[in-house]
Amino acid sequence: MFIGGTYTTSTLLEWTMSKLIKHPSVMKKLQEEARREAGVIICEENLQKLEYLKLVIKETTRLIAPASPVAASKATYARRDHNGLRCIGWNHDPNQCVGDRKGPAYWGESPEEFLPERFLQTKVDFIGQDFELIPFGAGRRRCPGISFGLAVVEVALANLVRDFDWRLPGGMRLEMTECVGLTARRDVTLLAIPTIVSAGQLD
Ligand code: HEM
Repeated sequence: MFIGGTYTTSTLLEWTMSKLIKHPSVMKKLQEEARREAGVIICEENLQKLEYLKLVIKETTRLIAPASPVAASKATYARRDHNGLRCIGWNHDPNQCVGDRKGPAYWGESPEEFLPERFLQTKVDFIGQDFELIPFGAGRRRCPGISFGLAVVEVALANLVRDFDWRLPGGMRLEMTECVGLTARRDVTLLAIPTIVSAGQLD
């Protein structure tokens, strides 16, 4: 459970930061929201106001699915144990067992694009009801740590984007290759330079 809870959350956070650095306009929009709404201490009440932050995290899980290897290994197990009940439609390919995350039938003409706003136009959620997006699995073996994991990522991300601007070290190109181990981690660890934002820039 400790491995399942720490590797998954850190993988999701690292990928979310990578996506944001790769997409400066999304980063800017998120920073504006965090600097306007997050307050001095990012508590539960202020987190509720960070709507764009939640869209950004959801969109990252659509494109990356940090725990797909976990789900894939369990899919095999569940298929054997429960006669395939939990895995209807999926197999234990890490790319498929967490939903049809890039299928144009669900995600329109630009399924590969990092576009958090797409979730403003759909009711699809990622908690296990909509099978096109199940980064936490689905059914009786679904991740029991969803709320905790998301809260950790939301608080950490809100702090990182509210208090710092981010850039890559001079001349570095941001690699976005996945490497499958316990989780779908980045092949190359994210290296980014923070510049602290002065108090005057925060609302
Ligand atoms: C954002 C981070 C997380 C993601 C993306 C994630 C994803 C997943 C996935 C895909 C599964 C397999 C579900 C299935 O086969 O249907 C799983 C299982 C599990 N997760 Fe998470 N998880 C996260 C955070 C956590 C945290 C924080 C904890 C605990 C504090 C946790 C505890 C577990 C446990 C115990 C299982 C096994 C459940 C079972 O076999 O019945 N996870 N997780």
